[in-house]
Amino acid sequence: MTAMPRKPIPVVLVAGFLGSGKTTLLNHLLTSASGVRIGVLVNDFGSINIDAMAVAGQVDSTVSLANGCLCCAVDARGLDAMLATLADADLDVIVIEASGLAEPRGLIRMLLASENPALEYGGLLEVVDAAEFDATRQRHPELAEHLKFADLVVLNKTDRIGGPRRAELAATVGELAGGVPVLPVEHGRVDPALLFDIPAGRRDDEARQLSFQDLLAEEDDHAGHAHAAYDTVEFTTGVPLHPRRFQRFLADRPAGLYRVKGFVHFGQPGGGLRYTLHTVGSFLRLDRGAGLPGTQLVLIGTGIDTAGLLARLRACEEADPAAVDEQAMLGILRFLPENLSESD
Ligand SMILES: Nc1nc2c(ncn2[C@@H]2O[C@H](COP(=O)(O)OP(=O)(O)OP(=O)(O)O)[C@@H](O)[C@H]2O)c(=O)[nH]1
Repeated sequence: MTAMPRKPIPVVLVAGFLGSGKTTLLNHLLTSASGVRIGVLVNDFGSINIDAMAVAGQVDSTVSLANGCLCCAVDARGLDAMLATLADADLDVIVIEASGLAEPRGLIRMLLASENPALEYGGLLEVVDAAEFDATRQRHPELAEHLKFADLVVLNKTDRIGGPRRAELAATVGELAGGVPVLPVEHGRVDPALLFDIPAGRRDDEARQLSFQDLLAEEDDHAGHAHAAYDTVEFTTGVPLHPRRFQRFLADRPAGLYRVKGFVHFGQPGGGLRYTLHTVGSFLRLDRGAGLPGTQLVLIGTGIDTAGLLARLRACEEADPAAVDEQAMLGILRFLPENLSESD
């Protein structure tokens, strides 16, 4: 066991029916997330475009890439052991191509139940083939069921359909998925910053807290990429938030809001100074943080009513936290890692 405490590595699942574009998405992440060390777990290397990436070394079923990323090929039986190995590697995120390995539901359960402090579940992405949606749904009526588990739906291959159909499909898929955000993309080009934190510095700096400036700098770094297409809203306040009002805000996030990250402060006695908040689509997690009290959030989405969103966040402010009943924190605390499995 390593004694060195470090931030757990988020594990993001990518699911989707045959040919929907999961591998294309993984390849995109591996090549576009510069500076991020990604570990990917796949069924076999066949589909990962390793030839195009500089290979730094290969051990059994693991290939290390020159950019610090790792690719592992495992079957369902080897998954547990491989995850444990990856947990010890210097990675920023682990992405598992779920189909073929195991049912996403089983995988989610396994990750939530994992006692490995080096890993944390980071949400489920469901990739949907926009061009073949109707055909897939006919062939696999369980598609609707799968969508319900998704935290974010990636509507892929939108280059193959027209604009009006895209809007119509996004609405249908979003509805089937229970209102989670739907991200239309071509060739799996999901902005990595929508899925996990892009580290502002490297790990040599472990003790350092990610500052709000770092979060904003990340936004700038990626502004030249797909990110520029998104609306970014920043919310900062020194006034504590009312836990219940903020919980209501979280429960009713606009459909176009793909990502929220930053710090929240509730001013509750004994409630810690502030919490780190991280959402990907409908997935949400909170961690006890340190640092000065205060709320600083970055919200990223498309077609979001910026002014409305800010007004809703302002309405969560509570100048007199001492007057807030203690029970109010309970709804928030269930998003802490140790309570996450219970809320599933
Ligand atoms: N036109 C178009 N083709 C795409 C897009 N994304 C992926 N493809 C193609 O669709 C095919 C399937 O993509 P994959 O990424 O292999 O899909 P997958 O979900 O990993 O497939 P399986 O591993 O077989 O389940 C490939 O030929 C891709 O090149 C897209 O956005 N537009």
